[in-house]
Amino acid sequence: MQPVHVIGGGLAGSEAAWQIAQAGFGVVLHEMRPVRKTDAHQTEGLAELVCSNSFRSDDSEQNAVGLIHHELRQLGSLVMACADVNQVPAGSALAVDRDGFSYAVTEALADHPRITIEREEIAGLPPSDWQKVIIATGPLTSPALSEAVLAKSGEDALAFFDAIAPIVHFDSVDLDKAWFQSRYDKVGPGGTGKDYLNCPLNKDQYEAFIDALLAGDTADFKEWEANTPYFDGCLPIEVMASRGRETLRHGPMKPMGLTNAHQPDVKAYAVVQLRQDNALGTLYNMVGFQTKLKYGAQADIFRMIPGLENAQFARLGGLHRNTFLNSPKLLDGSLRLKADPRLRFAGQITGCEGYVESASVGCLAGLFTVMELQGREIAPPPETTAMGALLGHITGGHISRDEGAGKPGSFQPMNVNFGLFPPVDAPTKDETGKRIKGKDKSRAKKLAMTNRAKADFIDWQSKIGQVPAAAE
Ligand SMILES: Cc1cc2nc3c(=O)[nH]c(=O)nc-3n(C[C@H](O)[C@H](O)[C@H](O)COP(=O)(O)OP(=O)(O)OC[C@H]3O[C@@H](n4cnc5c(N)ncnc54)[C@H](O)[C@@H]3O)c2cc1C
Repeated sequence: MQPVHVIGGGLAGSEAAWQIAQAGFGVVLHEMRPVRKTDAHQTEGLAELVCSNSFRSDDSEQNAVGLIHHELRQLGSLVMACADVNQVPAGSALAVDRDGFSYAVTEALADHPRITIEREEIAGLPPSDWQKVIIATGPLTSPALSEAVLAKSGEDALAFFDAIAPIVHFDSVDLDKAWFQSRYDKVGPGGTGKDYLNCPLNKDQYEAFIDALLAGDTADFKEWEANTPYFDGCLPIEVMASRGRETLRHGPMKPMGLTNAHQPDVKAYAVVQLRQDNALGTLYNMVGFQTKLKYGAQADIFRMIPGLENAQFARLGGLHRNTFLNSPKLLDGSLRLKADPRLRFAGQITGCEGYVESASVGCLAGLFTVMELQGREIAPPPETTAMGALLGHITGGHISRDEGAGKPGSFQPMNVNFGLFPPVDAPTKDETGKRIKGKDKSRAKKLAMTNRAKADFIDWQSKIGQVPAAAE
């Protein structure tokens, strides 16, 4: 039997190769470093962490990232096994010694009897006689490959200077202040006339907001990022504000065509609009609010906006170069390119974001390939699990770039978060019959979600006959 070709030995490619080899199939892993570098990687190690050394929260009861750690461990993940043995103290987070981690992954793959590692760039579409291919080349995919994939997919663009606007959990928006309305009540194609959430600011609030934006700390750009021009229409809001105090009021914060449903007689001086970001309607993005403010500054400044005082952010804004597919449109439910199903994609190039999310999508791509090789039906994990919710977001749950008020670029890489999960019935009273309120209510809801996820994950594992394999 032909080996599976995995292109890219990062977080996703390493995990995919491991899962396939552990299931008894041969793999050739093609990694271009050190022959060719990316703008961010520093070493030739596999699964190199390009920035922080944190895998974020390891709490599988109250945190969606912790839950995905748990699910990966259940599947015998190499990435998690190497993270666990290279852990460094970081409170409730799982942080690792980055060199030790990368060395452990590299060694495990290099020593595996069914894995061959080729150090070479795949500088175009994989040869046509490679029957099973996983492309896991990440946000910094080499231009020759991304251009070939672009041509095959029929899209206009694949590499973006990623302008990410913050995304807010819908249930943290104060609907006594915000209201639903599309500008000029336009129904538009596929709309209702009430498609946006609107947050009003009076003159004093607007002036205070601009002062805070101008004083806010911005993230340091890497040299290679500083030389990359912004896309048209993707200027960070603090850059717009620095061009004139009124610029935002005539741009993303313009109040025209909107009437405050709570105070119809009071005309807002400026309005922040939020647009639905996922099919479930649990997440909303702040329209036109791409920013390079530091994360702490963003949360403080955006909570000055009436209606967002208690906003919980599913992700904060940011800007960096990024290569990713318009996956909801281009990929099928098992991550295959519809235009060429022998190509499966994994990792951040599919539109997930983060080390563990990339490893998870790599793990799924590996397992789906194994199911295919075994001649079995492909069974994705249920959407109530962290991996299933993330997969659902990438392959269909998210509004694709071509939908959503016709705004290109609406599909953006996303960390796993509870907003991607279907709602759950959480207990409303404690054991004594007392009503659960405030933080306890939120904790009860998260616990109900993670308990449901864990039970459904076990069912899925037994359905696919997957016995957790120990990663040495
Ligand atoms: C600058 C930057 C900082 C980031 N910081 C963080 C962070 O702090 N925390 C976090 O959780 N996430 C971070 N991310 C996001 C993301 O989770 C990581 O980039 C993650 O490593 C993605 O995993 P991946 O496997 O998809 O890609 P990668 O880990 O980047 O792996 C892709 C691999 O493919 C190789 N490759 C590329 N093109 C080819 C080719 N044509 N042929 C052969 N090999 C090729 C590359 O050399 C690389 O080894 C960051 C991303 C960037 C760009």
